[in-house]
Amino acid sequence: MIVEYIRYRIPDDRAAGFEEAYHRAAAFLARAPQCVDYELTRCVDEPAHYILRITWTSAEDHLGGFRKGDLFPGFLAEIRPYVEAIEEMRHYETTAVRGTGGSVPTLYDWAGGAEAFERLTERFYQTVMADELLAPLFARMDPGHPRFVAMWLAEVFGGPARYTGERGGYPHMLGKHLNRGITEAQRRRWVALLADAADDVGLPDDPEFRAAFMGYIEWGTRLALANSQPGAAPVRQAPVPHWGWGVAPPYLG
Ligand code: HEM
Repeated sequence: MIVEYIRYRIPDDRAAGFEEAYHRAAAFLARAPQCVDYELTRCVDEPAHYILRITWTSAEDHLGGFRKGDLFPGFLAEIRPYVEAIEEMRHYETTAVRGTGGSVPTLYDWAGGAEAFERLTERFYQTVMADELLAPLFARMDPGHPRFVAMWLAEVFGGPARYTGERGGYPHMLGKHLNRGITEAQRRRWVALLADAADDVGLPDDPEFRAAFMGYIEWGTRLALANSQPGAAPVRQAPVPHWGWGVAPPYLG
């Protein structure tokens, strides 16, 4: 991905027309398969300054795909009157310095921290061991397993990276699923029992939290099933995934 920044200086009497032009031009960006997202911002301190940020799938896709494609003429026609007001138009590479601030709690904090995930997995594996479909899979389960899965979940949902630091991270988790031959019926039971355990131990039941939580569980169990099949060739090295709120942010009343 590459980020294009275009800086404009637009006098006050042209500002409304400029924003309207970009409203129309944005329809072409929205349809462009090379465009990831875009945002036009206006400077508060010096309102003549605008910055348009466009994230492209790559610089080549922007210059070779979009610029030479069917959508560009329509896009350019809308913004042509403002081209001479461009002060900078460049591609920037992202760096490793990025992240989210503290304004939105992590799912880990929202759930109640490490202790909440430990309660969850302790209860969950009690019901797993009493379940005729799942118990055989876990017959030789390590006694520490509920705690290890709690560490994994905590890290996924934005808690400390303990599974990575103390337990071998993603490759270790993957190794535990390989060749287990998990069936779809077992996967569904796993999901259902985890949802029940979440109720039993009183994890937050607001729609936003549960949607994000179960979204990860659906994703993760489908991967676990696929990776557990004989002959599967999953990615061997990866970081522990991070899961956030998705499209529905925390409900704050
Ligand atoms: C989101 C979904 C899942 C997550 C996050 C998850 C997480 C984990 C983790 C972290 C481990 C390794 C624990 C350790 O460090 O020792 C593990 C092992 C294991 N998982 Fe999963 N898992 C998921 C889905 C499933 C499903 C759907 C099944 C089967 C129905 C399953 C069966 C197992 C088994 C049998 C082990 C080995 C347990 C042992 O003998 O110690 N997992 N899982």
